[in-house]
Amino acid sequence: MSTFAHRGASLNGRVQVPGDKSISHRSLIFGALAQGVTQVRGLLEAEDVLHTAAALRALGVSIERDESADGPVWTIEGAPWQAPDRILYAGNSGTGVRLLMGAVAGQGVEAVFDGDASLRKRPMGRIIEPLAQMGASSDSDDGRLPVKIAGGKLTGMRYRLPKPSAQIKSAILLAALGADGETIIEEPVLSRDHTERMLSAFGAEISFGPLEGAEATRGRTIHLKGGQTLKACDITVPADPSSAAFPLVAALIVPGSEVTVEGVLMNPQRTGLYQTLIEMGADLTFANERTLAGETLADITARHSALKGVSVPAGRAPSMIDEYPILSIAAACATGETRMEGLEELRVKESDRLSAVAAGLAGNRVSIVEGPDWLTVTGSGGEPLKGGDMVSTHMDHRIAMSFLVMGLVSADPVGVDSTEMIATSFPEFLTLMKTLGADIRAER
Ligand SMILES: O=C(O)C1=C[C@@H](OP(=O)(O)O)[C@@H](O)[C@H](O)C1
Ligand SMILES: C=C(OP(=O)(O)O)C(=O)O
Repeated sequence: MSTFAHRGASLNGRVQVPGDKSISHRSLIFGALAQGVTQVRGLLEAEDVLHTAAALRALGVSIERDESADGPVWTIEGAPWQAPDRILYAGNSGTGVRLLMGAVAGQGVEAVFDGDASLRKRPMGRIIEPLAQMGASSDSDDGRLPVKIAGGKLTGMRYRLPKPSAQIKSAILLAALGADGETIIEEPVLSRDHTERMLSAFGAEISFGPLEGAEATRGRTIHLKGGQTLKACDITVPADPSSAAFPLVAALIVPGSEVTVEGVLMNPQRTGLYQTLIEMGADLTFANERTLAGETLADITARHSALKGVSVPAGRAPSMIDEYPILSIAAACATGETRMEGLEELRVKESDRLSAVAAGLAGNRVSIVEGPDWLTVTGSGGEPLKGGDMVSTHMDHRIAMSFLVMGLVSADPVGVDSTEMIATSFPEFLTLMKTLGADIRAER
């Protein structure tokens, strides 16, 4: 069964999208490492995060879910981690497996990690190598899953991040918590900082310093002493800006639409898409700004807009790394050319997203040029797109959601070969889009 999105009425409404995926993984892992009981509200109950919860249970941590008047509450009782009696299976989740590898190394236990066919293709050397420098041993076939990590007596280190990856940074910080001495991470280009914020919230002492020379303006150093005890801390997870992007971009490109998504996380390392859309001329408003657990939230309203092509600098990539597929759909509707640079990391996500996006756009008769780490898209100038193709999602949730949004403005319906993987990050996506008025149907 394939799923098709058809051009139809405008999209209208005020909705909530699920909790932020990055913060959800981390709140479970931090709760599991902390002394005391952590309660989490607004957790993203999607497959990726549920795999992290199951892995933590296998490591000996008690995690319960209860219903309350204001939604589910997850209760985590921190405990010393024990070697699991089974393989820790992370499903499709790079964040889950990489952060857990770092934490397992720091807790001095031994565990084997595995994942689905997509995760087995993704590089794990970027985690195994720094952990080895700290003293953890590992076993893998060419840096791919399955990977065995054996923690032990780890030693703090000074480490320069080879790429702006929050997953690498977080794995090292989680390992560093269990190491002797201080770990200093040099971060030449900033990436999402949820781990750093959560370390402070859970009572760890973490400090930051400047880098030298030209890097002083863009980067920083992170300092964390080993052997610190985390103290339980309740968390309310804000709405995920990476999920909010789909209904909001849909509203920008479908004529007559106005959609509000409530309580979206506005962490500056996550808002690159919104900055880019504003540069493209999007009518986006940010209302009711407030602070929750150290993060800024806002209700974002998108109204149908005449978009224009822009150049998106490589330096912005870390703050919108998961949003390029949906930005490419906005670009296909804009006037003129949009050029996106610094996209090499897209090749090692759930699929090779650069080639999946390029193929999906070309198949739907949008003019594109794909480079090794860049993409240009020539937009339709606000005219309906041609559509008509069945897009190969490569079982990648963000590719599936992006091309379904594309179908809403295409003369011929756009199909996707599978919607199953959407459950890894945004299980409510299809229902939510239909509530807003989208015509999306499963068809034979
Ligand atoms: O730390 C995180 O929660 C994430 C970091 C990013 O990956 P990289 O660290 O590989 O850039 C992002 O793509 C992923 O969806 C979530
Ligand atoms: C890249 C993503 O996730 P992960 O790396 O956790 O698999 C994503 O959600 O787009």
